[in-house]
Amino acid sequence: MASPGGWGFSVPELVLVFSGKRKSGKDFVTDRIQRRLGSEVCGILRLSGPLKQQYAQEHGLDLDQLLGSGPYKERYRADMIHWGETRRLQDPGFFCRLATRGIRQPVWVVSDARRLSDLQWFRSKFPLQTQCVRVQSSEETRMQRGWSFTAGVDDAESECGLDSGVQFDWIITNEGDAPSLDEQLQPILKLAEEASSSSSISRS
Ligand SMILES: Nc1ncnc2c1ncn2[C@@H]1O[C@H](COP(=O)(O)OP(=O)(O)O)[C@@H](O)[C@H]1O
Ligand SMILES: C[C@@](O)(CCOP(=O)(O)OP(=O)(O)O)CC(=O)O
Repeated sequence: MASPGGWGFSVPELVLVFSGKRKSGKDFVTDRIQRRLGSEVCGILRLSGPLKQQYAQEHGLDLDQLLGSGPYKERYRADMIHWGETRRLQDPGFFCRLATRGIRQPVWVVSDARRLSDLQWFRSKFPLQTQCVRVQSSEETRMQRGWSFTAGVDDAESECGLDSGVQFDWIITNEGDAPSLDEQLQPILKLAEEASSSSSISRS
């Protein structure tokens, strides 16, 4: 790993910034990447982590339930989006900075980018290391996973901010009839393995 970055993290060798619609499988895919690489090599960063923590604290809510995938989070989602947007307007890198604190692994996987400002923050801090990955699934598949259209959420920037204007480095199709995830993830895993081995060489 390279030398400390000065804001509580070490400089990463590779930053994979994931985005995708609700229930496209961002958590599923990023968890699989971490399992393949191991948690010593790969750290998962959730931009929504510090957002939920702060929101729960200010509103006297149950953080564990906001972090879970049940109906509690959905009850507060629209208001959390609005609350987070107010914070981002004042400081677009606010949640990115908090999410990167204390991350020590050489490969970072950001599981939930939603806005151009999220991508811009990582690209500007780590221009050589950042790669953007889109996870996509059909609406039919997302519905089978429990998604249904919610006005104020699915038509808001939180879900649509990266629908256009982004050149993704990788697109993963997370569907039953697509090539297997392992096959699609292979080049990304290879890149991550190369990055982490160069970090262990630079450490030794
Ligand atoms: N390839 C897959 N095979 C089986 N289940 C999947 C797959 N992708 C996603 N899922 C399931 O679909 C649901 C939504 O996936 P999740 O990763 O939480 O989506 P997101 O983080 O994009 O909202 C979860 O229950 C997850 O386990
Ligand atoms: C207010 C949010 O941060 C809530 C995100 O929660 P999750 O990241 O848990 O969401 P999904 O994986 O899509 O279900 C969205 C935002 O606009 O920042």
